[in-house]
Amino acid sequence: MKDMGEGYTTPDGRRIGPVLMELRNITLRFGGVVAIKDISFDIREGEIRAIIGPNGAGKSSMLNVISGFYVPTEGEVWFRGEKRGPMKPYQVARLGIARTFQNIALFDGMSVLDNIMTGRLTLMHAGLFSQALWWGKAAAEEDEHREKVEKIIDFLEIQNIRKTPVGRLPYGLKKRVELARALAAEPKILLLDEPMAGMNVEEKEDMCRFILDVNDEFGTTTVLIEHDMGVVMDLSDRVVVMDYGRKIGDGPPEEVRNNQDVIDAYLGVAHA
Ligand SMILES: Nc1ncnc2c1ncn2[C@@H]1O[C@H](COP(=O)(O)OP(=O)(O)OP(=O)(O)O)[C@@H](O)[C@H]1O
Repeated sequence: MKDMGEGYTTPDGRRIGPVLMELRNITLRFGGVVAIKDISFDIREGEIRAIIGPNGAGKSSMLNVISGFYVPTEGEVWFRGEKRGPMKPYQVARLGIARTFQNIALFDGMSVLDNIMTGRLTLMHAGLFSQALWWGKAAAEEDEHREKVEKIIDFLEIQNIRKTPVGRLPYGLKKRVELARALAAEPKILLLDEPMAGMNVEEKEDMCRFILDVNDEFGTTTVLIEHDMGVVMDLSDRVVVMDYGRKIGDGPPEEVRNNQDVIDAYLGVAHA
């Protein structure tokens, strides 16, 4: 693929910037299982990057490497021009990488608003002790957090359910609340693990629109795993295709769609 240097403008007028994260020769082993085998690719600022592949291909493992949750067995991760070393959980949390999960991970008994507020925890400066001493300052900070959260609530059109306990919501709305919580962290990279899984057609269309709108409005760099090929083709700027832990394709959707290795992997053709 041709070098895109400092970035480029997409046919629909969105600006894609320089490389934000680079994964170099990543291998990840779990005992004898090789989940990722010598994979390299990059993620550019502002782009929607999909990772696709059959079951067990290593997609979730790759998402966990990107988030910093897994340290690769071999290879290097470069983020914003710096090589990333092993990190403590709090350092991972402060990297500016937020995610949603394959199985929704929200607090069912808490309201939509409070769930979304938890997304800002790593951005909150006033701890309990300082709150006791500087309650005025802490209150001002809380107002600021609420304002940001309210903006996201408006943007994702969930004003009417902001006080509702999450446990009472239908599936599609829960997924939208999960997206809202991830956005509340103002992430540098947003990771979405199968954001449309289990949704009906209408819910999928809504989610697609929100992911695109979020990217447009906030310029959020987004990496997503998705099984629905139609969704991937509609949403992504570039696609990495994995199979048996290897990378078998990487490029714009129309390019990978015509890649014979990718077609074979999806049709289940045996490997030599
Ligand atoms: N924590 C783990 N311990 C041991 N093996 C693991 C672990 N996580 C993943 N694996 C193995 O690594 C391989 C890749 O799994 P991974 O979940 O990353 O694939 P995937 O493409 O996300 O699959 P799916 O589409 O089914 O979610 C599989 O063989 C899996 O069994």
